[in-house]
Amino acid sequence: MQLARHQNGKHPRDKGNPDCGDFQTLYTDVMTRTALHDHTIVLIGLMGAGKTTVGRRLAAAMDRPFADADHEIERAAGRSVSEIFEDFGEAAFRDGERRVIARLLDQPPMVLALGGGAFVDPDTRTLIANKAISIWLQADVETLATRVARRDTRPLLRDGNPVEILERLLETRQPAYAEADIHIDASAGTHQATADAIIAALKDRETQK
Ligand SMILES: Nc1ncnc2c1ncn2[C@@H]1O[C@H](COP(=O)(O)OP(=O)(O)O)[C@@H](O)[C@H]1O
Ligand SMILES: O=C(O)C1=C[C@@H](OP(=O)(O)O)[C@@H](O)[C@H](O)C1
Ligand SMILES: [Mg+2]
Repeated sequence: MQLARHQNGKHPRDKGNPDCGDFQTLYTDVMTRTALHDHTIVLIGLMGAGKTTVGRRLAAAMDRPFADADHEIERAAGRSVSEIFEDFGEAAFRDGERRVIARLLDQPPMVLALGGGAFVDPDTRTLIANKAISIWLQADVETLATRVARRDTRPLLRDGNPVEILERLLETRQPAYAEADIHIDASAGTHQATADAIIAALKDRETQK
């Protein structure tokens, strides 16, 4: 940075300074890294939004660890999400989910993908508001239904028409999801395009502070 400041005798922010663009890029990157450094990035949204698969790519791009709350619950319980629902019921799953997320939020900054229902819990929302940056991945219900049809791992979608179930869930969860710090359109584009859009939104947010 010292070099950029003195290279052509002008201050890097002087108008017309050819170094200014590079300096700005460097400045933005440094700001993004320092301001985001302390915060876990939490991905929320309905089933099929891409929390797990986009989250993994985002973590790689940001060079930080990735965790998926569902996978952590499965590991702790020694059972799949479906088996937990079957053996203990949804209420027990939600209890475990809340505890696992609280533990993950105490770990060094990471990218954390939640299960679709986790952000509805008020305690979880408060913890995330205090400790993390939340990102709502939004997509239309038809797109979500097509995506989730690929795997039969989601117990809430087994008894009925997935589009109708997702519409109902969106209606009840939308007020909670809307509290997220950043909203991203995750309907179209590749996983990587969504990860890139998240990074751009994070940078925007930091530079606007
Ligand atoms: N942006 C995207 N483009 C194409 N397919 C996607 C995209 N995001 C997610 N998918 C696909 O949708 C399915 C569900 O994604 P997943 O990450 O498990 O969603 P979530 O964790 O939000 O339920 C997966 O098959 C995944 O590859
Ligand atoms: O929306 C929900 O309530 C759920 C979403 C699932 O995670 P994904 O959103 O990653 O599919 C999983 O936590 C469980 O099946 C319940
Ligand atoms: Mg997931």
